[in-house]
Amino acid sequence: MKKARILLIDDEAAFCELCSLWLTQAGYEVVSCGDGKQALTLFTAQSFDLVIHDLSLPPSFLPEEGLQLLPHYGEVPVVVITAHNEKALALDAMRLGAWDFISKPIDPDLLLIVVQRAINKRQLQQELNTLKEQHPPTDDDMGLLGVSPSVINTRNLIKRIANTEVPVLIQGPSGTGKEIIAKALHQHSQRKNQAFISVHCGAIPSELLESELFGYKKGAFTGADKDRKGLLSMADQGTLFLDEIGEMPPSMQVKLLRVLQEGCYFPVGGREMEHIDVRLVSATNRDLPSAIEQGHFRDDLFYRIKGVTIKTQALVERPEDLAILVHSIIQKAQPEKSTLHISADAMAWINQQTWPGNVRELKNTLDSLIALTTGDTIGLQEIQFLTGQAEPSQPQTPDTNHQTPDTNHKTLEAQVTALEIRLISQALNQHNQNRTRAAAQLGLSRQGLLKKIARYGLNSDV
Ligand SMILES: Nc1ncnc2c1ncn2[C@@H]1O[C@H](COP(=O)(O)OP(=O)(O)OP(=O)(O)O)[C@@H](O)[C@H]1O
Repeated sequence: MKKARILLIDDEAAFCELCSLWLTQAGYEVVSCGDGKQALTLFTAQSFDLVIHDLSLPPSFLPEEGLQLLPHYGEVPVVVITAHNEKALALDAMRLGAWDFISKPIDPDLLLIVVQRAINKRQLQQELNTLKEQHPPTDDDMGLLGVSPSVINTRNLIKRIANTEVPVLIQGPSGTGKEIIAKALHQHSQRKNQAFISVHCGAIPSELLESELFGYKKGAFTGADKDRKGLLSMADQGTLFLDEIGEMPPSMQVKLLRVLQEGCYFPVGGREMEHIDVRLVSATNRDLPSAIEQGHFRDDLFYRIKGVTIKTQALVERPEDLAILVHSIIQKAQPEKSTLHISADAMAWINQQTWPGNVRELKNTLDSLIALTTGDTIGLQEIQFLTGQAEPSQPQTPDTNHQTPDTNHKTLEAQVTALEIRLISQALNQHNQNRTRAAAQLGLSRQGLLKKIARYGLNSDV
């Protein structure tokens, strides 16, 4: 692997020599110089991964002049060297974009930790820039982010079939973007200016599903005091998205099949047939052929809805998508705080998880971490708060952030809040985001849990 290159700027030749020796022994390539002008010439002519900068440089030796050099280093992280009592100067440097500071006399072990963290940050930034160059955020992403072959193929397939009338069945684990795919199919079709109606077949009680879908006429049943349009009628000319179709009760499956075959239906209690023209997109996380074998799903309905099948993959099978998803989720959560970022060791922790709840779980976890982050960096400390683990199973590199949470300086209320967020997130993750089961585990009513989720911003949609 290419050695990381460091530009070391300090007017004390003996210090430069010693520091260069420590860094070279640790495997870095070091170029040193003694004044700001020469530093900028070297920086422009060569490429560096890190700048270590003394701010009191000849000819003026005024640190204020050294500060003015900082913006010239662009995205390359700068570690500022300060004297023992120059706290204000260090803070000014950080405000101007310096990544970190270290005070003289310098402890070589601390120096190596600070340097390693800065280089990690640089490498992450470079990886992200490459990803952005290879996959610039365009409409082509369709909101379905990712660089894995599975996501790229899905985007290509959407483009090919969106403008046809072929039914689409999206099959894959929960939280892998099935609804995004359905919306993208609609958005890229000629029906895009008409309605996109989403029906969550598992969430509507079976006795209500028929009237919800077909609508009803006044007097059809007790409480039907006026005509009401159904979801099918609302979807006319547009796209009908039947989410969790595997959960549709068998009696309803027969009725739906008839509508799909004949293109018409009777509203509940109605005598006049209504015609519809919809593009059908269905989704399920069940294996429908097995459900057919077990007698839970009709094979004739399956053949009618399956058309083209799009399969989504669990996040654990496409770890190359994590970086871009994490970046996008952080950006969307804090658009006004563009400096918020994730530390290299926190990213390494994210890479180590299996994410059974897929992108939804990743998003919920990041939202909680963002809520717990007080500075600009989501780090191991926030993860420790969230997971309750004394030491998240990282880092491979030393990290100065990796400390026990400073509970002594937090109010009791803040600590209780952090604990609640952690326990709720754990329960939701454990139950695949099923709130009823998570509430039962926590000894809360579902309503009580929903209130807490809303209060702490632990919502499940990106
Ligand atoms: N590839 C992706 N790019 C960006 N966001 C994604 C991606 N995949 C999923 N998400 C986000 O994850 C969350 C869950 O996605 P979605 O609801 O589409 O999943 P699903 O597969 O339909 O889940 P379920 O089966 O539980 O309904 C949403 O907030 C969505 O925006």
